[in-house]
Amino acid sequence: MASSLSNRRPASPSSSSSTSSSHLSNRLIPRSSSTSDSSVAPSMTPTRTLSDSGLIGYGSFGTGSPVPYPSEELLGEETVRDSISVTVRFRPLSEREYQRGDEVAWYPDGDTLVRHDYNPLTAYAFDKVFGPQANTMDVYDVAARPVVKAAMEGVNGTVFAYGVTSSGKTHTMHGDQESPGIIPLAIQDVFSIIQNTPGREFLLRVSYLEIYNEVINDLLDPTGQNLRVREDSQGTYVEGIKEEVVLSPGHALSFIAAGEEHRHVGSNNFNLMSSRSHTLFTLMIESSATGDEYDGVIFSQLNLIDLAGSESSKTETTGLRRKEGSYINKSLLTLGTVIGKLSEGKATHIPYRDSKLTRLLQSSLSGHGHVSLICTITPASSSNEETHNTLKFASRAKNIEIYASRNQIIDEKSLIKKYQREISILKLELDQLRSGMLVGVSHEELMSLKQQLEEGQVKMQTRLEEEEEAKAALMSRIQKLTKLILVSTKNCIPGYLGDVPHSPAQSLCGQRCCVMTPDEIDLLVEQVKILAGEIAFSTSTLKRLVDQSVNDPENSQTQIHNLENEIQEKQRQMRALEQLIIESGEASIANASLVEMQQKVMSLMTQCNGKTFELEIKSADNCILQEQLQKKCTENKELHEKVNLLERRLNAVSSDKKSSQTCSGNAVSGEYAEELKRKIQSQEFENEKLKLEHVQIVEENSGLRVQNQKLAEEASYAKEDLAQTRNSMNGVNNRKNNDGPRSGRKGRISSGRSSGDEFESWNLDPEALKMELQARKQREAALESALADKEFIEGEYRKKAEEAKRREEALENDLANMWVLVAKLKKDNGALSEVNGTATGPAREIDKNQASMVLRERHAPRQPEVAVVAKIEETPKEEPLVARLKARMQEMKEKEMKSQANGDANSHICKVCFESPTAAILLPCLCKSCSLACSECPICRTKISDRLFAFPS
Ligand SMILES: Nc1ncnc2c1ncn2[C@@H]1O[C@H](COP(=O)(O)OP(=O)(O)OP(=O)(O)O)[C@@H](O)[C@H]1O
Repeated sequence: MASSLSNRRPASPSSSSSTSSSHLSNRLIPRSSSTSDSSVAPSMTPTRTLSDSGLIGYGSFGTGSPVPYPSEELLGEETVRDSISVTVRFRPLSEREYQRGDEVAWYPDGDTLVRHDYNPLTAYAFDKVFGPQANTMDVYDVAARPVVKAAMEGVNGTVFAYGVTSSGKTHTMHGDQESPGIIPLAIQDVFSIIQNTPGREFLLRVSYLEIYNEVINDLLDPTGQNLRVREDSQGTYVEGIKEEVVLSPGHALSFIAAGEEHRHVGSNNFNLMSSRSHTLFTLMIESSATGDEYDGVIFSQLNLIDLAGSESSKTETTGLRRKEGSYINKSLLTLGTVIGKLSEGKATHIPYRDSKLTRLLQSSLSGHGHVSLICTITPASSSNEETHNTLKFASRAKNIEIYASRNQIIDEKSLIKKYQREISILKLELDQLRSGMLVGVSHEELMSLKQQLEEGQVKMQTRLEEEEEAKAALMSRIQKLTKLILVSTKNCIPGYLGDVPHSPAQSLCGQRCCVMTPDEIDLLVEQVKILAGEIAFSTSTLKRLVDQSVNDPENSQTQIHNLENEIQEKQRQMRALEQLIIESGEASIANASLVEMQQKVMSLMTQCNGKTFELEIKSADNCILQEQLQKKCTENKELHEKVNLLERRLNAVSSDKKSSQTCSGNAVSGEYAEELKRKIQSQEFENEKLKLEHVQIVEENSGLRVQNQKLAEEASYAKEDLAQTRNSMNGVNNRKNNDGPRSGRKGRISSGRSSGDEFESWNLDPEALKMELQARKQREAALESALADKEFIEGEYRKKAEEAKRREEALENDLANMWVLVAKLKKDNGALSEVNGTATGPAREIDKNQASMVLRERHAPRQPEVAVVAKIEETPKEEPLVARLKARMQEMKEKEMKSQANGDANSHICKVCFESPTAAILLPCLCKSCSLACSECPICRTKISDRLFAFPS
């Protein structure tokens, strides 16, 4: 199955220079051996070896040599079996990381190893590791050039940069004016390969898209939003994506520049210009041998991908940025899972459909073309963990095998073929038209026609014009189509911009200007257009540099200067070419026949229309610029007014000062003025400082607020975790308790099994297991400390409960004593009644008092009892207690009466538990023969001694 990203198939015959993909029939003959189910990984044999030191090693660079062209081996059934090429690129520590006190945590150890600085046993081996000093050209030579070369020979290729945010992906893929990235270098390379491949024709198309928040947007066509991924027998493709035919490196770069304008970027605390979307730049290459060598058309795709960076919890984001970050992380996680599954080499289900990114990369990742992964990393210790994860991802990717093979179109319906056919038909028509004109019209007739024309016979004039128009239209169509097909211009006419003459007087062929053919002139016009595109691209870069120059004025100044020079040079070349065109036009006019002149006029008219259009656009731009200028002027004026006002104030202050100094003399006045000036300046300085401080405080404040919010969130997560773990622990404990001594073992076994399941779900990656184990240990420690806290609190509560129990006991004791007293009182009262008959009113009162007195005397040493009695007498608070006692007494009395009725004499009750309903049992006796009743209370097992009291019978 052939690989594809956007529209992986050759363009439709109906496509023009700017095309949109549609659902096409299968025109590719895939040479690769592929699985029928695209979501099933091909069986592979991982080549990874793990040494004792934990070093993961691989064989030599696995991209393999580029497929030779023409290669019998490839055009046959054979495919090249290889693995993904993995390159690591370190970036230097950034200024920010230095200031934060970051240290180097990972470093390149030689050409192929990345080693951990804190734990030197941890190291990873890759095809190639580039240190911070390496430039992008070095990276290109190793990681991309072979893929580009193979793509030009018909083998699909994908190069992508992966890494955490701010690790240098965009720097590597796009680069800047000083150091162009992989994409511009690949484009240059593609055109130089075309130059160096005589005998082949190429047709190049580009598309550029982004995946933003899981939505595919066309960066070349702002109206192409939320495009859909489709699948057909050839794989996945993006429906309706715009494709542009490109004619030169500048032309292609101008599309990228235009696309970049629409790409989503934003700032986070790691990167001011962080990519918020994944971008896929695709170059579709069609080529065929010319003339008799024709052997069919080969089609291939080159995908150059700049992924958005994964964001850790350290990336401070809010609102939209957080949402973007979670989409980015999710898709990268899916990419990691897909890579992980593919690297296992088992024929399992691969979740390509879980994200748009993996869906689009499906064909590439499933091994039908060269894949080169460039992992960008920062050595900083603060990104230690993230870097480690990137390295693990890269290691896994290294295990994926690929089966690169050349695609070939045999039904000859490719766009290039279609153009070629159209050209020959049109040429034929043109010939017929020419011969018709010459054969069908005799000289006399022509003369008479001319005469008639001169006499103003409109009819003939119209016919002639129509004929000419048709011819011109055919000519221009042929030229247009010819121009779209790129051929090596070596040893032909100088077709590339490097050959542009340095003075208008110098012709393309290095001589004084001579008459050029219309094709040559058209080529020049095309070059002028390309130069215009490049100038536009450079101007937009210049604009961006000017914006950035605020942060890095020194560096930017040189870049700006270079860019300005470049733009000037290109403008000069453009003028030279225009001059050449004009001169050639003039020369040709001098030699031209009437027909040719008319042709010339027509083409000039067309050019004129084009120019008029350009002029209109430029004047519209001009209007906008003028408006902006006007606005700036107004602002400037306002600023001037402010300056004047301030100056006036300053003068006023100086004159004040002068007048006050008249007394102390002129010399002093000068000093005073200076002093005042200094004061004003220092005041202004102070003001500025304060303003800056204010801004900083506001920023810090908002930062703290964000951190606060995050901490709160983390706390809530931690609480949830703790609750879950507690629940699970409770579950385990319950099981232990329920199952008895054996259940503990069972519990452990079952928990071991469940974690084993989890291990299985991590694909038994020892590193991942170790990490997870560590995380679990940390969680356990946190839980243990939480448990200790809880135990401490429980201890406190227990103490309090014991205290309360003691107090309760004391109270009960007191209550029991009360009972004794009450019984005593009752007894005394009974005795008195016997002596005095029925005492009533005051007599009872006296009795009570006497009873109290007796009690006090009898229980003098037992202070608490006295205190309780006193309390009962004095405090109304104790009334409920008294009421309770009374009620209890009543109850006892009834029971006593009952027991007496049953013949039970000498009933007793336990003093400790007499209040409980069960304690209401009257103990049968106090005799020595009954061991139980005589020794302890059957309910609370309290010793009898003084805790039992008897009810008087
Ligand atoms: N190899 C390098 N040498 C020097 N500077 C670098 C290098 N790589 C990256 N940088 C600088 O680091 C900063 C961040 O780089 P870049 O924007 O490329 O990161 P990124 O990985 O694309 O981030 P994001 O994922 O957030 O888009 C830029 O200022 C860039 O110039």
